[in-house]
Amino acid sequence: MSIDLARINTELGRNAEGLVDWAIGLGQPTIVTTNFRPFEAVILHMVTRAKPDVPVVWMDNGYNTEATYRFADEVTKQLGLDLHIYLPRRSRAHREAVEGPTPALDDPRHAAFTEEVKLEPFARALRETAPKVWFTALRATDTAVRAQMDPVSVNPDGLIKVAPLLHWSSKDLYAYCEAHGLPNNFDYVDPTKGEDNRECGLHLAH
Ligand SMILES: Nc1ncnc2c1ncn2[C@@H]1O[C@H](COP(=O)(O)OS(=O)(=O)O)[C@@H](OP(=O)(O)O)[C@H]1O
Repeated sequence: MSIDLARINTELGRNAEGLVDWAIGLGQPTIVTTNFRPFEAVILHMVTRAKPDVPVVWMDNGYNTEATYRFADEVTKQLGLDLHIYLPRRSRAHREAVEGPTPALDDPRHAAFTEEVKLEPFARALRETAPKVWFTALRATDTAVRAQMDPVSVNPDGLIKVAPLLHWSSKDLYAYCEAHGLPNNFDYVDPTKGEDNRECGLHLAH
């Protein structure tokens, strides 16, 4: 499929709902990924509004806060999500019994940890769901890499990546949650990131 990226990004790059409708209108196999971080209900609401049965992919690394697990259940129920949960091949208990607690960022074992709890499960999710369109809630303010992104891009495998909320602020996201009666959760941690504004590799690899 040939897409005029420059035109789409110019015409719809700042129109989140318009971009979602355009991407769904392509009629291709589509997924949305979520980690249930703050404001995730926005992308999930916006995409399921256009395509209620879209597969929602979550790699549950096993290290989420109790609040995040409760938030995941609440949003899934409220929006009737078709949630596909991908777990690492080893449980957290198994890993910690033989390797100890989460390795720090400067620990040489940290890369293998990220591969095990996030990247391998995502590669498996991509193989099993075989999408042509991938929605995320990436935001330009997340990292320097994302600040340079376009809302629509095509990766080397031909996967169309759509980030409708790229240019949204927290204030915009908050207002959307209020307008649509959506829950939120700020008690979120990602064990593959020691700090904010770090890329863990998922979006660099895909
Ligand atoms: N665990 C897990 N499960 C499913 N999807 C995930 C996961 N981690 C990252 N992502 C997807 O990547 C988007 C950016 O998340 P992060 O900045 O937290 O992480 S990452 O550095 O990209 O891995 C993230 O953005 P959101 O759409 O805001 O959730 C997801 O689309």
